[in-house]
Amino acid sequence: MTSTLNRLLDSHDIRASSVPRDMLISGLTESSREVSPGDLFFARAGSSTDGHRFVGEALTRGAAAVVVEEADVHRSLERSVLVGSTSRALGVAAARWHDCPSREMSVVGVTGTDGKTTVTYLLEKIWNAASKASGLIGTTGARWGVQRYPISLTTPPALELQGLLSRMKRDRVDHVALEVSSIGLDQERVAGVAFDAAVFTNLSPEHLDVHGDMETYFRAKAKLFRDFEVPIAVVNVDDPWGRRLVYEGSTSTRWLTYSAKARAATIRVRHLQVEPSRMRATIDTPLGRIVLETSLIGRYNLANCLAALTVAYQESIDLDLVLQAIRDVRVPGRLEPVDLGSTAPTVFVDFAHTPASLAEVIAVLRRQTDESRGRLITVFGCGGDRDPSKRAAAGRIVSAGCDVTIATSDNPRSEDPEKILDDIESGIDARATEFHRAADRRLAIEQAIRLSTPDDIVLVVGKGHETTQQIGSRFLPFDDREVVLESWNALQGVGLVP
Ligand SMILES: CC(=O)N[C@H]1[C@@H](OP(=O)(O)OP(=O)(O)OC[C@H]2O[C@@H](n3ccc(=O)[nH]c3=O)[C@H](O)[C@@H]2O)O[C@H](CO)[C@@H](O)[C@@H]1O[C@H](C)C(=O)N[C@@H](C)C(=O)N[C@H](CCC(=O)O)C(=O)O
Ligand SMILES: Nc1ncnc2c1ncn2[C@@H]1O[C@H](COP(=O)(O)OP(=O)(O)OP(=O)(O)O)[C@@H](O)[C@H]1O
Ligand SMILES: N[C@H](CCC[C@H](N)C(=O)O)C(=O)O
Ligand SMILES: [Mg+2]
Repeated sequence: MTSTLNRLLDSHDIRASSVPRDMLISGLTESSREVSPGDLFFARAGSSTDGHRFVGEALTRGAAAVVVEEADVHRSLERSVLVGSTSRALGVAAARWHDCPSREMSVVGVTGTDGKTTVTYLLEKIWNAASKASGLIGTTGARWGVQRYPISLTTPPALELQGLLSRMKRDRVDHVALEVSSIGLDQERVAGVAFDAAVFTNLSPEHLDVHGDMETYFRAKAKLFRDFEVPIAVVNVDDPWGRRLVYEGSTSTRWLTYSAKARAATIRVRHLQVEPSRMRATIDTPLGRIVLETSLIGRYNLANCLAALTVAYQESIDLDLVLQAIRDVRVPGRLEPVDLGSTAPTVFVDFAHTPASLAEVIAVLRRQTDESRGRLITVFGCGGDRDPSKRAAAGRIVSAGCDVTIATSDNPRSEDPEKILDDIESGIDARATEFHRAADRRLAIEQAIRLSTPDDIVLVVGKGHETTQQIGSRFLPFDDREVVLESWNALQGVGLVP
C-alpha cells in the first residue's frame, strides 16, 4: 500500500517542504527504530525524549522524508516537511492512510476522569440490544464481534487507533465507543477521528504530573468538544466542570445534559431507590418518565447510566430497549464480586485509582457494612510513574472510610515500592483505622482475607480487570480476582496435603 505526501498532510498545515508534494510514501511511523525504506517519519516531542533527535537515524534507515515542527531541524535536512504540529499531522495522516474510517461509522468519544470505561460498556450493551454492530476501544482493550485486541493505553496512539477503526469498518461495525483520555487529546492521538458525539462524565484531580493544574487538565478534556466540532455533546451537569463546559460551549454543538440530582437537564433523576445489589431510578426524559433498574450499584453508576441513556436518546434508540439493556450489566473489575461462598467475607475487586473514585466506591461499601454491622477492609496501592499527589490523598480517603486499611503496591513500574508506600502512609489517619503495610500485593490480599469475618466486606482496589503487575519493566501475571480466590483456598487448607 502506498499514498502520497499531499494526500496525507493538510496543505494549509505545511509551512515549508524540501520534498515534492506528490512524493510516494509506503508507510507511516513515529519511531525511528521502526522505519522501513519509503516511510514517512513523524518527529514528536515526548515526555522522555524528542523524536527530532532521531530524524538522522530515520533518514539513514531509508525514510522517504521526515515531518518536523522545528524550523532549525527542517533547515538542516534534505528531505523534510515543516508543519505546525507533528502530533496533529500524524493523527490526520494516520486517518487518511486508512481512508478516514471514522467518517463511515458513528463514533462516540467518552472523556472525563472517572466512568469512561463503564459508559462505553453501557453503550456497547445498548447498541447490541438495538441490533447495531458495535465496537469498543478503551482501557480493557478493543473489541467488536468476535475480535479482541489488547491495547497498552486507554486511548491508543494514532497509528494503532486508525488501524483498529479501519479493521472495524472492514468488519461492518457501525457504532464505536471510544475512550478519550486527556493525555490522548494532548498528544493528538485522536486528531483524525470524526466524532458524531462526545460525552463528558466528570473532572477531578488526576494526571496532574502531566497537566500541571486542574485548569490545564480541564482544557485538555475540553479539546474534544472545542476542537472537533462535535455535533452532539452529552454532559454531566452535576459536575461543576461539566457546567462550565456547557456554559462556554459552541453554539454549533447541540448540548444535551444529564443530572442525577434533579437539576435542570435533558435527562434527570426524579427519585432513586438503592438496594445492596440493585438500583431503581425514576427518570424524566423529553419522551416522558421512565423507570431504570440496574444491577450496577452506587450513585456514580447511576450517572454513568444517564450518560449512556442520553446518547441512546439522541440516537433515537427505543428507550424500552435501553432499559432492558441496562438491567443486567457487568463491567469486569468494577465492583466485581469474587464469590467465595456463604461462610466467607464478601469480596469486591474494583478499579478506582483516583481520589474521587476511591471516595465513591468506599462510600457505597461503607453504607453496606454500616447496615450489616460488618467491617470494611481495603487493600490498595498507587501506581508508580503516575501523579504522586494522588498517594497521600488516597491514604487519607481509605483510612477515613475503612475499619482496616492495608496499603500495598499497585503497578510500581520504575519506582521503589517502599517510597510509594511512604507517600501513601503520609496521608493515613492511624487513629481512624487499623493500618497495615506490605509491599507484596499477594501478601496484602492474604492478610485482608485472614483478618476478615463472614460479616465483613473486603475491597481490593486499584487494578480491577488488570491481569499483570508491572514491576520495573517486567509485566508479571497478577489478577486480584485470582489471588483473592487462591488466598481463601489456602486459608481453608484446600489443596493442602492433610
Ligand atoms: C506520558 C505518555 O503518555 N507517554 C506516551 C508517549 O510517550 P512520550 O510522548 O513520552 O514519548 P517519548 O518516549 O518521550 O518519545 C518521543 C518520540 O520519540 C520517538 N523515539 C523515541 C526513541 C527513539 O529511539 N526513536 C524515536 O523515534 C518516540 O517514538 C516518540 O514518538 O507516547 C508513547 C507512544 O505513543 C506511549 O507509549 C507513552 O505512553 C506511556 C507508556 C504511558 O504510560 N502513558 C500513560 C500515562 C497514558 O498515556 N495514559 C493515558 C491516560 C489513561 C487514563 O486516564 O485513562 C492513556 O490514554 O492510556
Ligand atoms: N462516574 C463515576 N464517578 C466517580 N467514580 C466512578 C465513576 N464511574 C466509575 N467510577 C469508579 O472509578 C473506577 C473506574 O471506572 P471506569 O473504569 O469506568 O473509569 P475510567 O474513566 O475508564 O478510568 P481510566 O481513567 O482508568 O480509564 C470504578 O471502578 C469506580 O470505582
Ligand atoms: N489509565 C490509568 C490506569 C491506572 C491503573 C492503576 N492500576 C495504575 O497502574 O496506576 C493510568 O494509566 O494512569
Ligand atoms: Mg478507562
